[in-house]
Amino acid sequence: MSIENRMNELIDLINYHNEKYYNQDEPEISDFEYDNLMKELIKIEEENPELKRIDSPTNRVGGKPLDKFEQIVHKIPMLSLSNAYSGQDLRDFDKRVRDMVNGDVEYVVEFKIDGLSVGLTYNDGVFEKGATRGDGVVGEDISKNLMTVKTIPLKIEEDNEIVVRGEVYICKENFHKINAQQEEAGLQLFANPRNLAAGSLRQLDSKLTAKRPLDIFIFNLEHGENLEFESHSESLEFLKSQGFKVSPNYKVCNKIDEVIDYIEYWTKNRGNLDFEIDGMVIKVNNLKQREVMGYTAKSPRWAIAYKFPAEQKKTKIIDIIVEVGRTGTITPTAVLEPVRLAGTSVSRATLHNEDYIREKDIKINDVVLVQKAGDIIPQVVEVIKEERTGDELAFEMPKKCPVCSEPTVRLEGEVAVKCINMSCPAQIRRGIIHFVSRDAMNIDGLGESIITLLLNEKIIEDVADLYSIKKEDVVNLERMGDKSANNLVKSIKKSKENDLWRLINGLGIKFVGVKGAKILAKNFDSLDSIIKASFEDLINLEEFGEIMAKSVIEFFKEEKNLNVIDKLKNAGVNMNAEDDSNNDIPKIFEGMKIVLTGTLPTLKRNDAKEIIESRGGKATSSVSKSTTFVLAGEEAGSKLTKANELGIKVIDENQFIELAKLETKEDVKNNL
Ligand SMILES: NC(=O)c1ccc[n+]([C@@H]2O[C@H](COP(=O)([O-])OP(=O)(O)OC[C@H]3O[C@@H](n4cnc5c(N)ncnc54)[C@H](O)[C@@H]3O)[C@@H](O)[C@H]2O)c1
Ligand SMILES: [Zn+2]
Repeated sequence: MSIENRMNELIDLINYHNEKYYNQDEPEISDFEYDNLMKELIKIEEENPELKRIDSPTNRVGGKPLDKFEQIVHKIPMLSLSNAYSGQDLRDFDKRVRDMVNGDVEYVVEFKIDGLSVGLTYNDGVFEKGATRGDGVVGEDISKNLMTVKTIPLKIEEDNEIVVRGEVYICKENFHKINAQQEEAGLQLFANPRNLAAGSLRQLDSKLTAKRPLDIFIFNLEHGENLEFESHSESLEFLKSQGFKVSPNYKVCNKIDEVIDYIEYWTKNRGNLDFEIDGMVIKVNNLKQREVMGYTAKSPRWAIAYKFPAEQKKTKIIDIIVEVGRTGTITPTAVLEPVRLAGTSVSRATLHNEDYIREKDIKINDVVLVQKAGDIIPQVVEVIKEERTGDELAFEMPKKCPVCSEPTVRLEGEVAVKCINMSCPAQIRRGIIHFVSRDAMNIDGLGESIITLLLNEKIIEDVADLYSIKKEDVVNLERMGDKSANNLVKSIKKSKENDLWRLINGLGIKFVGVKGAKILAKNFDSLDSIIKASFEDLINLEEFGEIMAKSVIEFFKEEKNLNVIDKLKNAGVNMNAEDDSNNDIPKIFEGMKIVLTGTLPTLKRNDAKEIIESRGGKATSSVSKSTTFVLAGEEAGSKLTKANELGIKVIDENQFIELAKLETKEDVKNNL
């Protein structure tokens, strides 16, 4: 594969996992694997700067804000942090800093809290609004939910406008308590405290959020009208005096050695904290020096996050079992002698695939080193060969599917061993679970156990059969009853009217998550047109990569999939895209032609374009008499001259962001 293709493939993969992680709070791979994809991409881009794509995820922060929430354009962009993994990385950082500012540098070292980043705005001494980071420029308005967090002050003394940033988290004890409750109720467990905090805060119903014992640590004053501070530590003390719960144990250090010592101390002692930290953040203390250093597209140059190495323990592999996933992939998992790691008892580790097992030479009964690094499932780091006794058993991937007994295959160029039997019950079951899930058809009352019952009783054989379920079919099932049966039938019926993207996501096309589904629904008028689309049609869609396009084509080639779609159509399930005129963002730029030119200081071109288009405006590239206004950045050049000639208003990014926050078209006109 050429370097460029590999780069594009990595971008597709990273975008896919970003969507899962940031928007659905359901990561599919571990942070370790994710970070490796990212590192590979960064390396390719550094070595081949001419190939680097402007929309590369290495330029981006977080995920797109979800449109189920109101969107907020941040007053100050909410950025991410660059990473350090070793003392050497920190010394390199120190050197970069010293090269940029002349003179002494003081650092503040803080906990890196493992939670969800939020920005809080206060005006006239009152909490006004709060938002998630989103893509760094636009976040989700979660004010109501934040108000349920008891440690967020609703009133402060300071009556100038201030914006603070902090991390909403859940303490270890409550995390375990809630997971225990989930387990008892047969619900899915939360992978880590970050996931739980994020999932709780992004509920549409704040009553649900209120039930979760969330907490917050504030770690930065982002903006303070008429407030002047010399240093970050001074501003943290100010925040404390205003009643904010400022992240504790921060330390001002004069030398990088002191920074490293302090980090070492917490590497050893973090287990004693009652909340989870995944590293330490090192920041330049002097605010003037920060200004000199500035920002990259993704993060400030004056700060770095040191990530703790994963905690590792020795244990024994008792067995290796396999499971069949929704796409037929057979995944091996190690069953471990339980061991405590990073605060939880661990009894499974993912083994990924056949090659992984072979490369690491993993056998049943081996003693292995396992680790967990903010990960979902722990991993096997290595086999401790010295402890082999001769009782070890080699593991072979099954030649037959453990569920349907059809022969398994490993396709050329793929690492996965698969069951490709389209009627394999394991695949069908997972497929149905996905189809009804919250981000797909969102059918209430169809838990995993009920789906299993429906399949076992042969009431359904595929997702389309759901639509012929009658109350009589289900009322007598275990744990059903009159009321649940009624509700279930109602909720199935209701789902027929869902937006097209829900159906597309529900079909479970590989690599096409919610985001991909939305792109398809936005660009085609119906499922039929998507089925007819060519590879070229698909690859030309913005943010739709090669892997996704290929996967869509493959999916609709399959006769069986087309049959299910026909059945769904006959059942009356909506197959048409709606015109997207009815979303919640006010159409304040409706009918306006806005020209984008030059490089903006913080917004990327696509972001600016999206802000314009989501508000009903048209982003164009050439200035004419009909242009409403020009948004100009640095080196705007000839378009600027033309605008001036024609007497067309030119605004900068700050003014544009202010405009974007307005509520009506009239307000925009009045402010131009
Ligand atoms: N598993 C997956 O599929 C997947 C997908 C995407 C991202 N990720 C993981 O997420 C991470 C990237 O996420 P990110 O962009 O949020 O970066 P990050 O978590 O590495 O660091 C930035 C965040 O740290 C937080 N923070 C906590 N304490 C802080 C303090 N004292 N000062 C400043 N900031 C503080 C901030 O909120 C900020 O948003 C990566 O490590 C990656 O592994 C995983
Ligand atoms: Zn099978």
